[in-house]
Amino acid sequence: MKNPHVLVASFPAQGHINPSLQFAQRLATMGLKVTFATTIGADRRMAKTGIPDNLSFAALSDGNDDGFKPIVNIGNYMTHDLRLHGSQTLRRLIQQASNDGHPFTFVVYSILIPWVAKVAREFHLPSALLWSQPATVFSIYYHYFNGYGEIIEKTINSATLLLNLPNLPVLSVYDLPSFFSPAKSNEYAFVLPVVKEHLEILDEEIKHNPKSAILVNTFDALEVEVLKSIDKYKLVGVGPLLRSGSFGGSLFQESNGYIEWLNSKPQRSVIYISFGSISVMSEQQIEEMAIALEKIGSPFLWVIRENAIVKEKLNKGGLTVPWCNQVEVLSNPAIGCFITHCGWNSTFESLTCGVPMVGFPQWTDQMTNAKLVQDLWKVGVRVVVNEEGIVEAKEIRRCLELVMGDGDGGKEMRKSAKKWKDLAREAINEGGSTDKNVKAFVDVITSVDEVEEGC
Ligand SMILES: O=c1ccn([C@@H]2O[C@H](COP(=O)(O)OP(=O)(O)O[C@H]3O[C@H](CO)[C@@H](O)[C@H](O)[C@H]3O)[C@@H](O)[C@H]2O)c(=O)[nH]1
Repeated sequence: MKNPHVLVASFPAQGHINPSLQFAQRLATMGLKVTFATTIGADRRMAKTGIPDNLSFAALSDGNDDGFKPIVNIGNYMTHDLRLHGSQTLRRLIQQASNDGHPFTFVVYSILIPWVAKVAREFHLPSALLWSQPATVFSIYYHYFNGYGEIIEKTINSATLLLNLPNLPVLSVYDLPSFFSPAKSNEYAFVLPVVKEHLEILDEEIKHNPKSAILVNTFDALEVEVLKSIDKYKLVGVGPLLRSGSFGGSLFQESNGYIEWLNSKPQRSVIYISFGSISVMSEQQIEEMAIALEKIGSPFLWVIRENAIVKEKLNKGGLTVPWCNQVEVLSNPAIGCFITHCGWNSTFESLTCGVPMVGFPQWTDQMTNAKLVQDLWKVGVRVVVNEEGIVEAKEIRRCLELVMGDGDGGKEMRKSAKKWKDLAREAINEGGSTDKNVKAFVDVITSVDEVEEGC
């Protein structure tokens, strides 16, 4: 294939757009022609700064094209609106690129939009899934649908059972993705069927293209056993997929002044708090957090969009912003600890920047990520939630003192954080595992095209 043209399609949420757009940029800087597509609403909102010339943008419909509206019924949106309108506009996009003389030759797609691969196959286009959570989470879902469903369900319903899945750490109900628990996630009942569909599509893809790989936003040394644990799939680490400099993708308006503020603080003195782009803290939880911060007395930078209450409660020592450039914040030497909801991007960014964490998981993969942070990678501690589902101020304080303090626990975490930071750099540097995996993937894109052309 002489003129590869890769379409990278992303689900329209920040946690998916960020790694997908970084991957698209990576391919573009390697000389490939790349088109990045998300929904029309997200595309309009998305900041597009510092984009390489050979990266273009396209937009798919989700039936809500006249603005970025809050989704009222997520189940209906996922199973109907986005799937139906997205598939129709994707077909037109693929056809149009062909008519314009720049046909797509390969499709990369994020989690939650398996229909992208289905449409691609209608056009005999090969595809690869970009999994934007750890390989461990992929492996848990895989085993759920491949022989371990019953035991996972039993574990979910027991406070004491421990689960042994091949090549994974021992897990309890507190460490499993929240979607296995039907009582808590009726609204999200579509998730497990979507994951199942992803697996079926991957099986189908392997039949057409035995070399096909699943691209995972991780790096080999971080999840070495897990990446090799599923015989039938080739999982490859292509991360960390980190935003660099001003390179765009933000769906939210970034604030000003916080970097200057950070620059004025001593090394490792500031607590950074963010719960990502979706989770919202309850008023009671905000209150407990505020008390903990006041007692600890360290400066803090808190990303919070419902910040009226916080401002009222905290008038000294801290700065609140509705949105920031998180990677830039985590790279600042003033940051000593990240209180995070453990969304995978935040967790991985913190690990890559060498910042120890207080894990405050809320839902989805965040419980598993918190488990890995605390028990496997030893770069943080996970909060204990009380019976009312609140993390009390004294518990937050205990965790902060442990992570930022000079005791053995804190020292150990900082040492591990430095180790993973170095290994992450090694992976992305020339000749590192991620560098090699991405280059091998680009070779596959080229050779797959030749196979498919012969069809
Ligand atoms: O002020 C901010 C706050 C966040 N971010 C970025 O926003 C992204 C947030 O992603 P993530 O930490 O993964 O959180 P969510 O937005 O909650 O992501 C969803 O998607 C992820 C990927 O599937 C999952 O791991 C999460 O659990 C799920 O909630 C990260 O890249 C952050 O750097 C900013 O740039 N500025």
